[in-house]
Amino acid sequence: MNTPPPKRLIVVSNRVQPPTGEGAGNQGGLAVALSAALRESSGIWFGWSGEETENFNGHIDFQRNEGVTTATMHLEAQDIDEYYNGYANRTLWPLFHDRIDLAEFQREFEGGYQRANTRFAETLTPLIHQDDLIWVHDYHLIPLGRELRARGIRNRLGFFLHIPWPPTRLLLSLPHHRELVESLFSYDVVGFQTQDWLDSFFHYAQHKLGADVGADGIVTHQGRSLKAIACPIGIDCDAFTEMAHGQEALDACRKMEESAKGRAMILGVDRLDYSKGLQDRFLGYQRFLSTYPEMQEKVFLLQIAPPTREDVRSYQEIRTQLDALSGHINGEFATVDWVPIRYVNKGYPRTQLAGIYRAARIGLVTPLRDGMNLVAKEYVAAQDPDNPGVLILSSFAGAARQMQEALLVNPHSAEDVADAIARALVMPKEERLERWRALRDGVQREDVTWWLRRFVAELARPEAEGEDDRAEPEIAE
Ligand SMILES: O=P(O)(O)OC[C@H]1O[C@H](O[C@H]2O[C@H](CO)[C@@H](O)[C@H](O)[C@H]2O)[C@H](O)[C@@H](O)[C@@H]1O
Ligand SMILES: O=c1ccn([C@@H]2O[C@H](COP(=O)(O)OP(=O)(O)O)[C@@H](O)[C@H]2O)c(=O)[nH]1
Repeated sequence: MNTPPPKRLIVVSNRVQPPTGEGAGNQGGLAVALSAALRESSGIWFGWSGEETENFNGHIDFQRNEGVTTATMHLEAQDIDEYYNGYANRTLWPLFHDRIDLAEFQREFEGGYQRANTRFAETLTPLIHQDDLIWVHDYHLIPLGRELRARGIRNRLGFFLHIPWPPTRLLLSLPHHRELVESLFSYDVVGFQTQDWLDSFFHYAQHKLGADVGADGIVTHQGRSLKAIACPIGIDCDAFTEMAHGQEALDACRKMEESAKGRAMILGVDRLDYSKGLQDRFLGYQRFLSTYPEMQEKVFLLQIAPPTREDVRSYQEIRTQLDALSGHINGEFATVDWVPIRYVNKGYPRTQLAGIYRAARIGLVTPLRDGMNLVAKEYVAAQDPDNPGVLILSSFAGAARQMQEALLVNPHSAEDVADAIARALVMPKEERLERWRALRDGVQREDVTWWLRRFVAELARPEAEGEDDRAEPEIAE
């Protein structure tokens, strides 16, 4: 019997990261995995170009790179301001990351969010073929499914949320929260990073919408059903480990080791985002230096923190605060030949990051709230199997559920972070090896392809008995 060809996959996200032609190191693991799936199914990756246009006219720029077709459109300055900087990053992002103090509720943001989602739908609709599977990503595009349905799209629609889903009591502070959540019912499959966030969604659905929540994750509301799943994203572990052995990584590792001059490196790698807990991390490190004075001059913290979302005030403020705090700690503890914190506001290609991870004795990953945190997984994948470092991980990162063998900490507690650093520095090799092997096995097993296949298999499942007997799509190895 002939196997039917895989269904075409259309991936939709705010940002589109096509293959660059400069090697996988310059692409995230998500982009690599999605590119493979898109190549296999002759699919399309659709989204915003990141560019501004004076008048939105629905023009699509098609590009084909390394077998992957991307379709992007420009947005108007007002859309970027109200949709991306506004509703996405000044309303939903802080609220979903437990920072209601930073969340701004403005009508123009809601309007811009709706307008941009309508523009996504209008532009995408003509590209959709009858049998395509459509997979929408992240909080920027929650209403897109409803907009597509309103334009007659009957295809299977999936949605994956990369960030946490908030507890019901927090979500209630969002104006029109009910409308936003109800719009999820236009999708057939809705994925969350962890069981906790899936449970929070069930709680809202049951208690605020009066929806029926089945044991199988099928949630039914006003005659529409969706399947909700927990499906944690992974990294391309094998490729990342291989990259850590590449020339660029080895050079970066050697350079770091030389500059460390025998001191143990503690490493943080995060976008300069308040959700990443950098202030508390610096305070935890300061506490470590004062509680364990014998460790001063034997360690240093390298914090790589590329700026992000710079048009948003809270991001400008966190930058100013961190400049001051790192300066203060360095002023307090530095000696003529030792700087306790090396704080770097620029990004590095992953080809080099892999080597920097490998040179670090401790991976310090302490977000206050994080959808997953791929850095934690990359740190593990990059370690020297004969002499691995120790991962210190916030219990509030999505990754913590799968990475129980890390030293789990409460990132709000300076004592907890300080003690974990001290413990990691003296951890016997046997214990380091045991923890690392367990972590590496998990990161390798539940990798990005595992995540992608699980979600797409769910999406491709025939809707109801008696409906067409669609085969599950084949996703590239
Ligand atoms: O596109 P930006 O505004 O520059 O932000 C970058 C991405 O940040 C967020 O990442 C999330 O997804 C990761 C992968 O699932 C996850 O590990 C992390 O915890 C999340 O914060 C955002 O959700 C993405 O849409 C952005 O592209
Ligand atoms: O200088 C940098 C800092 C980070 N990253 C990458 O950015 C991603 C960050 O993902 P994560 O899930 O940790 O956090 P997010 O930024 O998506 O919230 C990881 O793949 C990092 O390797 C990078 O390429 N260069």
